[in-house]
Amino acid sequence: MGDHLAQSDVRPENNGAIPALRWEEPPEGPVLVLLDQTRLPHEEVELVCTDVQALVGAIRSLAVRGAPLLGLAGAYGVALAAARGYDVEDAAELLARARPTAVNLEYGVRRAVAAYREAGVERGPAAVLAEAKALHAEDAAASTAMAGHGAGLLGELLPGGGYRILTHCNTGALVSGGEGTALAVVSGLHRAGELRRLWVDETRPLLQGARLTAYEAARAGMPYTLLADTAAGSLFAAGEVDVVLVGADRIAADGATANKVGTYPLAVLARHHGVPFVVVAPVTTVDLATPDGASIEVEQRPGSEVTDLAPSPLGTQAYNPAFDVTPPDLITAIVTENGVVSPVTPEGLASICGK
Ligand SMILES: CSC[C@H]1O[C@H](OP(=O)(O)O)[C@H](O)[C@@H]1O
Repeated sequence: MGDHLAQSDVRPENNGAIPALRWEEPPEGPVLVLLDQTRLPHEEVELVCTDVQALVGAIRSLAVRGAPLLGLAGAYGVALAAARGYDVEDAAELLARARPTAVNLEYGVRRAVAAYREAGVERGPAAVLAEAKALHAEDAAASTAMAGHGAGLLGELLPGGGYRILTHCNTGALVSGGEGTALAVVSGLHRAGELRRLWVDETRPLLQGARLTAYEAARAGMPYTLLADTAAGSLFAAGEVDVVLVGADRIAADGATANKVGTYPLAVLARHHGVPFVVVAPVTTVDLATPDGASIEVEQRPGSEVTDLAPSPLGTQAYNPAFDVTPPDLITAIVTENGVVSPVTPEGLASICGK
């Protein structure tokens, strides 16, 4: 990743709360500034992307990650290409293909390119930047709305508050223009004094839970406990989990949901133990053009992400899917900014998407 960015592009640590992504227009030309999530939680380092290749590298290395944020990165990436006079269509192609599973990435790129084409070459750069900023604002508003709908759903499912919530991967402000998706619900409940415990799956192999959710939970002062992914089963068995809240990268038309690998086993455990399993995602994550879970392309990542973590003997082969797919019958509800789908049906999903 470093070879994409000159050292001058890597800013020193910053003590303030820094957004996951922001657009800046210094005298030398517009840039996209990313909080490098591969360096968290111990280093807050910003990457300054001056071209699309650097941004694609940041997406592939997960320096910038998380479905809604990938949508913003895609849209701002097109704006960066337009502002710097690169070929916008080529840039869009590169960005949309950077990671295959999160539908938000191609959605953000497509929306930005459409704005550029409609405005024409002269007004294109300004129009595409305006569209990226509009998507940014929409995502922030979606986070707030999902937090409200999620709190309402839990109030119906589990009256009385004091929730013990298990979550997987990272779904907070680091994946969003706002407070995130599932973790936005948790943050709202915490502020309302209704969060008794947040169980945080470490989420191997890239440890988004141990590194990123723990980082966000600690900054928010939440009562959180980290656990090995394989320890979740014994928590359910001990009756320590009231509800599972997770995010999503792509929700198919039948409600099958792709999310970080390790999500599907949680859904099975939740069903076995009679615990609600809730997906929280904006409608930009729903892909009605993908009919079912079998049609979702699951990103296969380098085996080295697993073997280097171990460390395993040289030459060890590893199976490393970045996501798995949970069937709709194991999902209690899908919470979006437009409301809640429960039970999860094709009709309910189409309706919540306004189709
Ligand atoms: C709600 S977006 C967060 C979503 O994205 C994560 O994947 P990755 O860290 O590989 O970008 C994970 O699936 C989260 O649920």
